[in-house]
Amino acid sequence: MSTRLAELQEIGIRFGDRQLLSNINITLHQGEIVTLIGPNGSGKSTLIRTLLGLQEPTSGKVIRHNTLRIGYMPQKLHIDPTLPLTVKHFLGLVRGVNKKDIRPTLNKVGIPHLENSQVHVLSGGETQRLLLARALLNRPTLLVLDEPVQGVDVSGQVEIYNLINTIRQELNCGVFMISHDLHLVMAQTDTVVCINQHVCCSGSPQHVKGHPAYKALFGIPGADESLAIYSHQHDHVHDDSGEVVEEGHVHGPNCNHHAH
Ligand SMILES: Nc1ncnc2c1ncn2[C@@H]1O[C@H](COP(=O)(O)OP(=O)(O)OP(=O)(O)O)[C@@H](O)[C@H]1O
Repeated sequence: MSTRLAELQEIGIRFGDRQLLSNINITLHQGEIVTLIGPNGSGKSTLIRTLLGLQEPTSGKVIRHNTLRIGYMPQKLHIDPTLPLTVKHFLGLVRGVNKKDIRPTLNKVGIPHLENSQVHVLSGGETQRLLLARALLNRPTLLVLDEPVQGVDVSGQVEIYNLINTIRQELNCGVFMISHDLHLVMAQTDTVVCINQHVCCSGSPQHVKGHPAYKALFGIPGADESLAIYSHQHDHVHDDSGEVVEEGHVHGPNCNHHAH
């Protein structure tokens, strides 16, 4: 078994009266890609914020092993578009960065030619690569990626997932990422964790693909796999705010609350 980097143990998150997450158990290992999927508002970003130490869990704990060094890629680049800032200078702002690492890192993510470009003129795919480069400059043992292909067209998404996989192999780092596209992600992940308040199912893509909970959540009867799109047909009951109503959820063989 490879080195453990971090563990989310029985994490519960409550905001006011709303129980957003319950009993989430996920272990992140060196060299392993774990992909978090779930409907909008199910708490994926909140769970990542909890791992990063930005959100205090209401219950449970986060164990960060001393091997853990996180490189975090946020959903979006938050920079004033009127601010003149080149790619090189943007990456030079990373705390503790060795400036000599900037060019090889841009090479690694496939945008060495953009070193002197202004960050706000980059395309969606180029911006995601820049954010990935920034995360890599921390020399992470764990890359944490919040929707790494946002704003990227489908062929660009495949390229970025391939790139993440290549980086994982080169650095032997762990990867923990959120994705909305099950089909694209499944080819480039070791473990899928599907959450909707709790862990609905988790395991290898092959295991999850055949899991009744996965099929109930995302399966389209009769659809060819290549046409699989994000579809959420689940067995929970939600109130108007989208929150899972406990009484409406019948625990059954599809549940895997303690998985992974
Ligand atoms: N600090 C907070 N206080 C109250 N509610 C919050 C707080 N942070 C997040 N929420 C709520 O928790 C819910 C989950 O948000 P989160 O961003 O984690 O979901 P998500 O699964 O990442 O969604 P998406 O797929 O749309 O990005 C949202 O309804 C959000 O408004």
